[in-house]
Parts: sequence; C-alpha cells; structure tokens
Amino acid sequence: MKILNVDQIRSLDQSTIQHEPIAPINLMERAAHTFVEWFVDHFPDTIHTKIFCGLGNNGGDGMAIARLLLEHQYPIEVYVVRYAPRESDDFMHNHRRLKLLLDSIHYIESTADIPAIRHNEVVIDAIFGSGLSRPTEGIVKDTIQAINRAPATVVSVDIASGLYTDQPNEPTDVIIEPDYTLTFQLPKLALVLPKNGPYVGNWHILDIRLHKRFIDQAPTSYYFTQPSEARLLLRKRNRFSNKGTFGHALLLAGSYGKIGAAVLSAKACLRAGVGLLTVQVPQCGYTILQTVVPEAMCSPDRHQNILTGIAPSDQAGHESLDPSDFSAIGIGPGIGKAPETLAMLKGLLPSLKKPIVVDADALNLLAENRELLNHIPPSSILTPHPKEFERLTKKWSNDYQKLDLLREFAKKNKIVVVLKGAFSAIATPDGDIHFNSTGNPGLSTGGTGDVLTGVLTALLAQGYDPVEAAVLGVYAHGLAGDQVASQRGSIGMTASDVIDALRWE
Ligand SMILES: NC(=O)C1=CN([C@@H]2O[C@H](COP(=O)(O)OP(=O)(O)OC[C@H]3O[C@@H](n4cnc5c(N)ncnc54)[C@H](OP(=O)(O)O)[C@@H]3O)[C@@H](O)[C@H]2O)[C@@H](O)CC1
Ligand SMILES: Nc1ncnc2c1ncn2[C@@H]1O[C@H](COP(=O)(O)OP(=O)(O)O)[C@@H](O)[C@H]1O
Ligand SMILES: [K+]
Repeated sequence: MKILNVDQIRSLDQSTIQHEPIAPINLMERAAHTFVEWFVDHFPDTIHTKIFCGLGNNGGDGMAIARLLLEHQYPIEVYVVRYAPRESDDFMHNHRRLKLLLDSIHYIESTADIPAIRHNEVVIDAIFGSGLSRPTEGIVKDTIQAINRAPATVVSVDIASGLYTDQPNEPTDVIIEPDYTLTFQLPKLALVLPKNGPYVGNWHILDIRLHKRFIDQAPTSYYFTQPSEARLLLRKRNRFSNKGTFGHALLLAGSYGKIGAAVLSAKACLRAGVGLLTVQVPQCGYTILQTVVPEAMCSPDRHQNILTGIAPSDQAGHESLDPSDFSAIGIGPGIGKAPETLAMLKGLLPSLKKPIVVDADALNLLAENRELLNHIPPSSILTPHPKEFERLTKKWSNDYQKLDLLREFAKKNKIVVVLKGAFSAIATPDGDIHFNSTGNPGLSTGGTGDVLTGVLTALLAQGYDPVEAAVLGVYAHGLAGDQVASQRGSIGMTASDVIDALRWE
C-alpha cells in the first residue's frame, strides 16, 4: 500500500470528487460514517463522548461524526475551538445540520470555556487534520493541553491535531496524544515514525473508497506492507520438490557466551523453509548446536571461543567449506568483535558473489571498518537496529532525516537495509522504503533480531529476490510476534516463541 504526501492526498480528494463523481460534502459524510462504524464497534456501551472540532474539514468531520453518534444514542457534547474567524464550507454545512438536532453546541474562545474531562469519557479530536500548516498556538494549544492532561480515552480523526502528516514537528510543538488514530484511506508517514509514538497511539486505516486509479498512478517511494501484498510474495512449493530445491544456507554465528544467538538463527532459518543448513560456530558451540538443532549440520571453527574463518578445523577430518557452495550466507548473530573475527570478514567478503545477510556485530565491525562496505555483495541485506545504523552512518536530528540517511545509504551501497524497530523500514537499492505493518513491543527482547537473520537467510537461500525476501521475512517475523501476543500476551514473549509461531501461508 502506498504512503502519499499531503499534496497528493489533497489531489486524491479532488480526483475522487471529480471522477466518482461525489459531492465533497458526501465524501465527508462517507468518512464520518466509516469513523462511526469503527467507534460504535469499539465503544459499544454508548459512552459519554466529547467532540472537539476545529473550523476546517477535520472539524467538519467532527460535526458529522457528532450527528451520527447522536443517531446511535451516544450522549455527546460538542465543542468548537474558535481560533479564527472563518470556517470551511463543509464545516458550516455540518454545523447547521447538527444545530437542528442538538440543543447546544459549545464554543471555546478562552480557557474558561474548556470543559473538565472525566476518566469515563471518550474525547474525539477533530481540531486539525492534514491541513495543519503551523504550530498550534493560543486557545488551540490550551485546549490540546487540557485534553492531554485529562484521564479520558482520546480518538483522533485522521491524525492527531498538531501533528504534521509528512514533515517534522519541533520538540516544543503541542500535539494531541491520542489512544487511537483513525486515519482515512492511506497510512501517513507521520504514523510510522518512532518519535511520533505518543502522538499516534494505536492507529487504523479507514477505507473511504477514494479514487483507486489516482492512488495506483501516484508516484511515491514510501510503502506500507499489507497482508495481501506479503501473501503475494510467498512462493508455492512444487509437489516434486526435494531439499535441494530450497537451497543450502550457511550461518556464521555465535561466540563464547552467545551460542544462543547461533541456535536461534539456525532454528529460525529451518522454520523459514531452508532446504539444508550448515552453521559454523566456535568449537565451544559444537555440542550445543548438534544437540539442540539436530536438523542443521555444524562446522566447528578452528577457534574454541570465536569465529576466525570458514576454513575447516583440521581435526576430525571436516571437509573444507567453500562459500560458493552455499545459496545464501548469514553473518553476525552473537559473533563479537574480536580482531580474528574481523580478519575473517575481511577475508570472506571480497570472495562472495551472491547477496548475504549481515547482522549484529558483523554490522558493528563494518561500522568500524567502513572500507569493508565496498565488498558487500550487491543486493545484500543489512539488518541494523537504530543504534547499529547510527554507527554505520551518523546521528540524525529527526526521523525524517533518518529516512533520508537510510535511503542514501541503501542506494549508495546498492544494498537492502532493514532498519529494525516498530514499523521496521526496509530501504531498497532503488531508494524505495517499505514500512512493515506487523509486530508489537513483545518483540523488544533479546534474540528476536537473531531470529530475523535466520529467516532472511533462509529466504535468500530459497531464491527469493532480496527486496522481496526482506519485505516478506520482516512481515512474517512480525506476524509471528503478533500471533504469540494474541495467544499469551506480549509481555514475556521470547525469541523461541517467535520461531515456533512462524507460518508461511
Ligand atoms: N483527505 C481525504 O480524503 C478526506 C479528508 N477529510 C478531512 O479533511 C481534513 C483536512 O481538512 P482541511 O484541509 O480543511 O484541513 P484542517 O486540518 O481541517 O484545518 C485546516 C484549517 O486550519 C487552519 N490551520 C492550520 N494549522 C493551523 C494552526 N496551527 N493554527 C490555526 N489554524 C490552523 C488552516 O488555515 P490556513 O493554513 O489556511 O491558514 C485551515 O483553515 C482531513 O484531515 C480529514 O479529516 C474528509 O472529510 C474527507 C476525505
Ligand atoms: N516495538 C516493536 N514493535 C515491533 N517490532 C519490534 C519492536 N521492538 C523490536 N521489534 C523487532 O524485534 C527485532 C529486534 O531485533 P534486535 O534489536 O536486533 O534484537 P536482538 O538484540 O534480539 O537481536 C527486530 O526485528 C525489530 O523490528
Ligand atoms: K484530528
């Protein structure tokens, strides 16, 4: 699904109005209906609801929502924040209609007009939407602060009032902190950025049937992975397949005290459908790996505690490993940053021809030896969390700047970069950014990144295109987390739970 900018969203409105065709006021009515459908479903107990409206079309939505909630017997109070002398046409239309049904509409012109808000109420925030053009000031600011202080549940219409849709806010800006944002038709860039977490809450998309052809043709470099899109990437298995069909992956993982990282990646790699798996671990991990992941072959490093090279240990007659024998290689989970491990990377990277997966300390070694980036095979997948990404690049001053850095880094190095976190951002060598839609805070626990490395290595080994592997793998990893959360809650989720919940259907 595309993420469009404010100008495109405005044109999308116009295009819908022209091509459907539909009168603007009816489009607003449709938006309000869709909102109320969600609201009634979510708050079935006709809870007391205070609706705060601005004077533009977001306020117009609020007026229409108020009327529809009245029809559903909700006890409502409506407050118009009078910050300017002029209202939009569609606001005025809905204002007139509401006045016929409601004894009184309240107007907020000074702080004395701001009502007390109780905990057992819901607030609907319809002050500003995508038309926000400057920081909130004066009475709007006072009202927003009062709403934020109140113990009630807050639901924002389209986007929290005060939050820009696709540009950074200043830290001093006063913005609604909603529990829910119900946004119309398409996700907005502001909704997927970490710093905006408090101004977004749980957000949902409401389909208001805007002009599909316009959306299809609109240029963008931002996408949000939908379930149907992820499912389309999934390859069907041939009835006559054999284990050779699904590739042979090599994982280079683990060091003394971190063999668990190798175990988690290995198990996840198998659960993501790889045909054959070899794991190279330091010798201290050999027995562990052979015991807990019997499906994988294990190649012990010549070193007891760290990885030093993919040449075999000469004892026990192990066969020599040749990187080109593997359909995909994943490097990094738990490997540490010993000089010998760096030497292994330096020796290995220039010899590689196929895309690999690079994670964790392998990324930190790259950050400390940036010339190695030139030897990463094109289309490889790097999976930094924000701290690792900062080490690879530099500090950013806001999330929009971070996205620019991410895009440039992926383009310049011709690689796929998965910047992990809530709504992980996957940058492609072409400069597109795909935000993931699955996952939850339960995944914020040690080992889940190792699981992702195993998953992505397995998908590359099966021949998935690297961008598709990243989009699908990150989606499936998050979905597994969601599955665990729905069964046992998100607190206490473990990386092993996530592996067990991986599904490919
Ligand atoms: N997209 C869709 O598909 C659909 C969209 N719909 C709805 O329309 C909403 C967009 O409506 P909108 O364009 O009228 O903008 P909105 O946010 O209501 O306010 C703009 C007004 O506020 C003013 N203003 C701005 N910032 C200010 C500030 N800090 N302090 C004071 N004033 C400020 C601004 O003034 P100006 O910048 O012109 O000086 C202007 O007068 C959208 O979010 C959605 O809810 C649905 O109904 C149907 C389908
Ligand atoms: N709040 C969250 N919402 C969704 N996904 C999350 C959240 N926190 C972490 N994750 C996911 O969990 C994984 C954590 O990876 P990483 O930080 O490397 O952890 P580890 O140290 O366990 O390897 C990433 O895939 C990340 O996207
Ligand atoms: K709003």
